[in-house]
Order: sequence, then structure tokens, then C-alpha cells
Amino acid sequence: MRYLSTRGEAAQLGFDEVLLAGLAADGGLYAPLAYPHIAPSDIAALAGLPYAEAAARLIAPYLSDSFPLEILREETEAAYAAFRHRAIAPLVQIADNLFVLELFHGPTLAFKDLAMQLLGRMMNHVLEKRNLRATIVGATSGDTGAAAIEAFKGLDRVDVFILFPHGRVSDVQRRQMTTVADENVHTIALQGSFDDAQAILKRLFRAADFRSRVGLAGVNSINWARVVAQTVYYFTSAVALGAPHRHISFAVPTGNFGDVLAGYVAKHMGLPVERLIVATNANDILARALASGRYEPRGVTPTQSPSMDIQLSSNFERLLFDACARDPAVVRAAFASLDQSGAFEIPAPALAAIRAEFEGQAVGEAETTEEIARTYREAGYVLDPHTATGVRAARGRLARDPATPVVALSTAHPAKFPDAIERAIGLRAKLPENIAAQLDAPERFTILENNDAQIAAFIAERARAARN
Ligand SMILES: Cc1ncc(COP(=O)(O)O)c(C=O)c1O
Ligand SMILES: N[C@@H](CCOP(=O)(O)O)C(=O)O
Repeated sequence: MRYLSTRGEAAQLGFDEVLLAGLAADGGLYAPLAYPHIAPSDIAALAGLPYAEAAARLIAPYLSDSFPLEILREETEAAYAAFRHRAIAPLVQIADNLFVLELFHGPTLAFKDLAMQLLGRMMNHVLEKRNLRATIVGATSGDTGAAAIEAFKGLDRVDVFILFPHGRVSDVQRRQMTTVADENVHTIALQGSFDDAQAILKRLFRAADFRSRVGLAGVNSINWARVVAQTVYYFTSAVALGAPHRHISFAVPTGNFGDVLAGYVAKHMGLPVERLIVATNANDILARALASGRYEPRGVTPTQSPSMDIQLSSNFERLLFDACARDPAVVRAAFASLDQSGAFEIPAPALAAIRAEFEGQAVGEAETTEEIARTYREAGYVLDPHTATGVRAARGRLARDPATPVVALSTAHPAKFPDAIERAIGLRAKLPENIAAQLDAPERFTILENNDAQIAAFIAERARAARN
């Protein structure tokens, strides 16, 4: 498989290069030349397979020769071996035709582990094969950072730098990142929002000198491998509910648009997906853009679902690219307009194509709290506040289409957000014991200003790859 940039001005690359490249040199995101087609009989054959085997079969068509199926199988098996649930991503029914897909049984209690545990192994494999070092820089609104640190800590070939918005992640999320003692892990509390952190990251990728000096690599959903690994649970959950013989809708708590994009990719690989419901919190740019056709960030509002406190959703660019018939000039014009005037209009045919597959719903703070309380009252099930936005949006969909099952992606364990849970149902969700114990270790992080030069200097000074 070869990959091209959404902005059309960077070289086409193979999978290994895309895995290490992160952002394309022209500022675009890599997308495969075509989505591989999985035949209905091959989808049906996923039923009953271990998650790791399903992952190997679905990811294999995206790779290059350096990853024969046997190596990929070893890596998927190792990636999911330590998950706390045998099914890896189990489904729980909470109402008629409404299912929660639990994606929080990995080591850091969020859906990021499902991709990151594999990405860490794949990246290490390519670095070893090429005898390279990498400097991973990641932006996080709370969960990607912990998952990346867990996946890459202690690896000799990698240094990890994570930028998180100072004071805007939950205590548990911050401690998951800052209590890790490994020397190759560096956490930066940025005086700014997640959007500021991601903007810095993208500018660092475009600084050619810095990029090559430190061997810059990215593990945000900028990295195509993250998106591909996230397609797997759409397949496994849909198959458990009767796909390919039945259509399924998915409601996805959305911020950077990586998770719901994976659902879209799964659909374009052949999975019968009825609707993709983009659930946002009060940071509702995606719901507004789907309704009005205008993509216009309005500044980030802090909420009880902090991981979704995002306005500039990186992966929307990949969707726009497809929706405008893969014309990179349209994508370049849209992002030039965003830079210059703070907004862009989605061209009418692209908007129609997007609306044919997606719908958006913004879920406010009071509704989120209400949803946690309602689901607990009616089903005895505790939702985390991110998942609650998805469940709320799923109920809206079911009111319009009661016949099609809706899977709401549960993106985090409720114990990561104990205050929100206590407010809603008066109970404090408990962390698994091994995780609670780790979080008591001393914290280690550096507060830095929202300033590219300062951050680049901090990274260059500490990155071992810069010293070779
Ligand atoms: C718990 C949680 N839910 C939802 C999201 C949103 O996912 P995405 O950024 O892929 O849209 C995130 C962050 O990515 C998250 O950490
Ligand atoms: N919500 C995310 C934001 C980054 O998303 P990513 O999927 O692009 O890594 C977080 O928790 O950090």
C-alpha cells in the first residue's frame, strides 16, 4: 500500500515511512491510495476470532513487505496480551438496540491503548530494522499522552515528549503521565489549550531542520497507523451484532476526529455502517460544521469531558480530502482560509457527501450529567463523561431509527473522571489497584509557555537522537 498527502505536495510513501513520518512535509495528513476491500465472507469469518487475530487480518492490507502476516500476528498478540478483559473490546447492552463498546480495558484506561500498544511495537520494529532513533512529540488533551508514555517508556530507541494543557486535564490523567520515572519520558505542561499544543506540534513537523535533527515522529492520530488500528473494534463489534448481514450505527465521542474517522474507514473497507454519529461536548465545532457547512473554531471551553475540549480536529482534513474527490487544491484552499480568516466553507458537494454518512450532535454539560445519572438509574451502568455524550447522541439516533442497533463507543474508564461521576450519581468510581498505586509516585513535569522556540529548544536539548 502507498500513501499520499491530503495537501498533494509531499512524496508518496510506503507504510513504514508513513509510520515514522507523522505529518507529511507539506503539512497534510497521509491517506492510503485506496481503502482495501474486505469481502462480506471475510467479515463474517471474523466472528469468534480472538481480537488480536481479527486485528492482524484487518490491518495486514495496509502494510508493506517489512510486516509479513506472521510478524504482525506476533505484534497484535503481544499488544493485547495485558488487557484486563479477555474480549479486549467487549459490548454491553444498556437499552433496546443500544450497546456500549468498552474500549477502556488497556493499561491506561482509555481507547487510545487499543492503537497505541500496537503502534509502539510496530514503530520499534521499524526503528530496529533500520537502526534508527526517533523523538516522539505528542499533543494530548489527556489520554493520548498517557497511552503513548505507556507504550514507549523505557524503549532505548525512542524519547517521548508529551505536551498537555496545563490545568486542563483531570488529576488522574495528569498523574498517569507525570508519575512515570523512565528517563526517556518528558512531560510538558503547556500554558495553553490542546489546540495550541497540536498547532505547535504541526509547526515543529514543518520545521525541516528540527524535524531531521531530532528524528521527529508523531503518535497522535496524525499517524495513519493509529487510525487503522482503531478500525478493528468497529468490525469486531458490528460482527458480534450480526454484520455483514445487518447494518449498525455508531455514536462516537469526538474531539480530534480520529476515532470516528476510523469508523468511516471501516465502512469504506466494506463494513455495513448505517450512520456515524459525531457526538461533541460544548466544543461543538464538528456538530456546527455538519449542520451549517462552515468550519469555524470559537475557542476552547473547559468541560467535564476534557479530552474532547478540542476545536481544531486534525482528522477532519482526511474526511474533507475524500469528500472533495481527493482534490488536494480544495484542501489547501480550505486550510489557507482557516489560517487567514479563521474559518472555511465546506464546498456544497463535499458537504452533501459528508452528510450522507455522518450526523452531529452537541451534548452540553447538564445533558452529560443527566445521561450519566439516567444510564446508572435505568441500567445500573456507570458511563464516563466522554462516553455519556456518545450515549446521549445514540439515544437521539434511536428515536429517529429504532430498528438499527447503535453502538456507542466508550472511550474512557469512569474512574479517570471521579468528580464528574460523583456529581452525577453520588458515587466515586474506583481505579484498578495497580494503577492507583502508581499514581502516588512523585510527579515530574516542566511548565513551558506557548512558544515554539522554547519548546523546540527543550526537546532538542533532551532528545538523544539529536546527539548522534
Ligand atoms: C476519552 C476520550 N473520548 C473521546 C476522545 C475523542 O476522540 P478523537 O480525538 O479520536 O475524536 C478522546 C480524545 O481523543 C478521549 O480521550
Ligand atoms: N483526546 C486526545 C487528543 C489527541 O487525539 P489523537 O487521537 O489525535 O491522539 C487526547 O486524549 O490526548
